[in-house]
Amino acid sequence: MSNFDYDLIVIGSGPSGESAAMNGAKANLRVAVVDLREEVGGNCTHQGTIPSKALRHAVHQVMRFNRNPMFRNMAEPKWLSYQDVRKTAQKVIDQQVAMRARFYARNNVDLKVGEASFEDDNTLTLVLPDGQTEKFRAKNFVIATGSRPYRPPEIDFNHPRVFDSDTILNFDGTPRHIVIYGAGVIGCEYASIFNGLGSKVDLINPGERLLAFMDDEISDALSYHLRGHGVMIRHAESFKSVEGFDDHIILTLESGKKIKADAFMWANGRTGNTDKLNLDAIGLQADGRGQIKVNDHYQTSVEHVFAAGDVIGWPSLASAAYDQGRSVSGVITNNGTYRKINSVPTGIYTIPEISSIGKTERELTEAKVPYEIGKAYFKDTARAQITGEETGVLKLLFHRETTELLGIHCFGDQAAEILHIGQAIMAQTDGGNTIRYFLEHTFNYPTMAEAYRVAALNGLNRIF
Ligand SMILES: Cc1cc2nc3c(=O)[nH]c(=O)nc-3n(C[C@H](O)[C@H](O)[C@H](O)COP(=O)(O)OP(=O)(O)OC[C@H]3O[C@@H](n4cnc5c(N)ncnc54)[C@H](O)[C@@H]3O)c2cc1C
Ligand SMILES: NC(=O)c1ccc[n+]([C@@H]2O[C@H](COP(=O)([O-])OP(=O)(O)OC[C@H]3O[C@@H](n4cnc5c(N)ncnc54)[C@H](O)[C@@H]3O)[C@@H](O)[C@H]2O)c1
Repeated sequence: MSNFDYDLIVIGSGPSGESAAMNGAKANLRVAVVDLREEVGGNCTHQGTIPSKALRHAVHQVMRFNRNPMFRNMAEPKWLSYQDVRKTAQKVIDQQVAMRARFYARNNVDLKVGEASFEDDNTLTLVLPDGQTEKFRAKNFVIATGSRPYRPPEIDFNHPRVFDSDTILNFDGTPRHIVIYGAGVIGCEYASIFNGLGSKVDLINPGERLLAFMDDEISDALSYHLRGHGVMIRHAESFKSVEGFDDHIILTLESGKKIKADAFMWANGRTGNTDKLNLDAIGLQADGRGQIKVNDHYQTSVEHVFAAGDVIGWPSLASAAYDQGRSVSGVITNNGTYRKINSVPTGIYTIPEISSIGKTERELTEAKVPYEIGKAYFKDTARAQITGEETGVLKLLFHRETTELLGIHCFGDQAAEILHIGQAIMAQTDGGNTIRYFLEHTFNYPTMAEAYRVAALNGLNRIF
């Protein structure tokens, strides 16, 4: 050991890096985490999950206030500027950074700031903020460098009205009209945020439907509600060019359409952060999207170099990154904490929210699985009537012979939380995973969990 400074160096302090480091430290490894940023938390905390969810929450609160008849009788509608909501996001970021920095200190994990690259199999060079370099030797490495927005070379991202999901956080006005190209998760979430702020939003989708990986009915519901709130969605359109002017931008689509707006946001794809790592020095190569291939144990083709999080591709979620990071050091320390991650829920924070796990109707039909559907509309539950959050549906897909739960799809307020009740049942073995659970156990009332009982009854009534 003596010729190594550390047992483990983790490159990147996002969710996967943090949990790899913590789990390693708990197993008594000497661990260091390096990051380009002076503050820990990764892109997740500074540019991705946390700021977008905090923005979305602030906007959602204003929307609720403005449509609540009780407040409407007392006060004028209120509007927040984008700067106001950004301030609330910054507060959450600061809290997260402080909390995460304490974790590292308490667990004796060394934090180093600088850009990391490999010099040889066991040596990492750090270029420090002042330009000096330092070298550290370690027995094992975890590449947890995450991802960044993919930037097509033909778009001038230096133009002050042209943004991606990182730079949109620096926007210092509230756009009257924004056009978002890319209707994946990021595009749809930011369409909801700007729509909620009162901006006119054009959402340009290169695909045929929004979030095509979701259950069709849920994707349709999202389109319907975004349109209902005034978002202009255009499907099956391809980007041709965007021109930036002093006071507007013009987006031209391959179909010949032109859209003039105050701002343009590119939200189409991400690239793994591998280009600065000098992977050649250790005989590793990233693919065309900057991603690194790993085996089931998060091991690259170099035995002592592991990778986790966005840099390995699917599912590219903070939720999974935490589990992947813990699993990586579970492999390194062999301390029983390795887990193969194969089922991940989707939580999409549009307004309204979407969440799902398991199979979609289309997948079950293609696989010729005899399934049935049980549904509960939020408007029919007492809790939703009380809260006023009546838009939404919980949809259970289950095997019509065994009543085994095969898929859960939820659209509406708190969908990402509601889903976890069904997820827990779905994970049961030895016959425990059936929708009968929802009829054989009493749930608090009134709660949104009641929707499971209503949906189970609705589904079982279809079976003859
Ligand atoms: C707008 C947006 C919203 C999102 N919302 C959600 C959500 O609601 N739920 C969810 O689960 N996921 C969400 N995600 C995805 C989530 O943020 C990512 O999956 C997660 O951040 C990946 O974590 P990671 O550990 O791979 O590293 P990251 O969080 O990407 O962090 C990597 C770190 O590595 C550092 N680094 C990179 N290269 C080097 C180098 N050479 N040397 C030193 N340091 C380096 C970077 O500075 C960075 O701090 C969202 C993403 C975006 C962009
Ligand atoms: N609530 C959430 O869970 C949440 C929210 C926002 C983002 N995210 C994560 O961020 C990821 C990115 O979202 P998105 O909406 O930007 O895009 P996306 O992953 O939905 O992809 C959009 C399109 O870009 C293409 N693409 C992806 N990477 C590319 C690259 N490097 N070069 C060229 N084309 C590329 C894809 O094939 C796809 O057609 C999501 O996959 C998701 O994992 C999650």
